[in-house]
Amino acid sequence: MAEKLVTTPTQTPNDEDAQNENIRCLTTLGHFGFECLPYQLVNRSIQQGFFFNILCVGETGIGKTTLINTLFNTNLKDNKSSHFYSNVGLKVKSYELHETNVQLKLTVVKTVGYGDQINKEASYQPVVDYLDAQFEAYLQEELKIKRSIFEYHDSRIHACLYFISPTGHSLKSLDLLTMKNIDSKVNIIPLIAKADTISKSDLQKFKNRIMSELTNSGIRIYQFPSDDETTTHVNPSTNGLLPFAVVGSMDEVKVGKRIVRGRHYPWGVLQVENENHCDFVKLRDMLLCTNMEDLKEHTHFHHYECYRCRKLQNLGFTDVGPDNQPVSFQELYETKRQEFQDQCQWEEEELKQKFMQRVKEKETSFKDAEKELQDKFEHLKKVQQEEIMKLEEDRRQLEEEITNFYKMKTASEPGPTQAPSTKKDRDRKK
Ligand SMILES: Nc1nc2c(ncn2[C@@H]2O[C@H](COP(=O)(O)OP(=O)(O)OP(=O)(O)O)[C@@H](O)[C@H]2O)c(=O)[nH]1
Repeated sequence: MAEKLVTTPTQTPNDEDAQNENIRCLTTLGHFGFECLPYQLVNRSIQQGFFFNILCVGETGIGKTTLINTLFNTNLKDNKSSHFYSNVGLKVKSYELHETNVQLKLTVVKTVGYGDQINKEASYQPVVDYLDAQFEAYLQEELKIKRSIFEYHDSRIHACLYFISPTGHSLKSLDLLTMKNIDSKVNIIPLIAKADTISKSDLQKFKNRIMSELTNSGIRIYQFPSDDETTTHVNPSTNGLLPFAVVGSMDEVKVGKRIVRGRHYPWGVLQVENENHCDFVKLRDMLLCTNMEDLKEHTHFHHYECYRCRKLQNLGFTDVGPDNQPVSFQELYETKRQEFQDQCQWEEEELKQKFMQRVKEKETSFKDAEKELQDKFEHLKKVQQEEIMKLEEDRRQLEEEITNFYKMKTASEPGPTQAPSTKKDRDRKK
């Protein structure tokens, strides 16, 4: 640590008085130079405040809210969820917390109705969609021309507390399915919830079984880092404690002369902050004191980076061309624009052809219909003419018969009475 001593040269009393006013006195043991950089960072961070986003995944009533309250030593009000939701949902709430002069904007995202449906196959999907949506929102902000990354409310999830039921048996298929689907998107910290319901010996066996099931299924959980000075001593032993067996409680219980947070049972008191009773303190230390920044960095540099990379590749962006040479953004843009124009032209051509084809088809079908109608008309006309001719013939025959009839009648009558003339006779007379 650099120290600076203030030395002043020998002067006459009058000069001394005149100059004393201009001397800037530095205190001994004060810091100077670039060794002060960390203090600038600390001061600025304290001014800006911190933020942390936690996702709690676990069955309804498994103790998510109680644990978050216990972790942050505050009562984050939340209503109990129903067991009768037809789908899994997510409840997002943000809180402004203060501890001495440190401000923390905490966002807690909790599953609702998780594990309550008969068909649990798609229960993990809302969680996956939520994680992706937060990455997408951040990516959109990053891609903007006028970005405001500093003011932007970063909602990407930094830690997922996965609550495992204290069955003492093994993981459920839903646990494995969900963790498998989110392990590349979020830092998973597995917890055995309500660990006060399992005996000590059962708990160790349960922990071992869970870890071997996770390894066998290829599920990657968050590994507490052990490569820097601060974390080297704490984290390796902590990784061995996973999954943390936790107990949550906001109740204050009297143990001897002390008031502690705990759960009071007929047989005694379980102290939440007693490391012999559960791993709560280890979890709190790991999550909040030692690794919060690492969780955030891992989210940004690993999970978000994978998402961004996948997304840009899907959009056709690439860093190197087919000849393995770096491709400039301008070149890529021009190529993509050309490709897009070609594609548009091709689609336009195809649409035109389709349109012409359809017009032709319609024309042919109209012509066929017209011909059919014409044929029908001709046929009906012919039938009608035949009908008229037939009727004319019938009329002629009828008139002949009437004439013959009157002739016969006249011939058979004795007097000179004249037979009534037929219509033809009358016409002739006229
Ligand atoms: N034995 C035991 N009970 C607990 C523990 N943590 C919470 N509980 C109890 O479990 C019940 C449900 O706790 P919550 O914290 O509301 O559970 P939750 O998962 O947030 O519930 P929902 O938000 O409704 O899904 C409450 O009665 C708690 O007192 C624990 O560690 N051990």
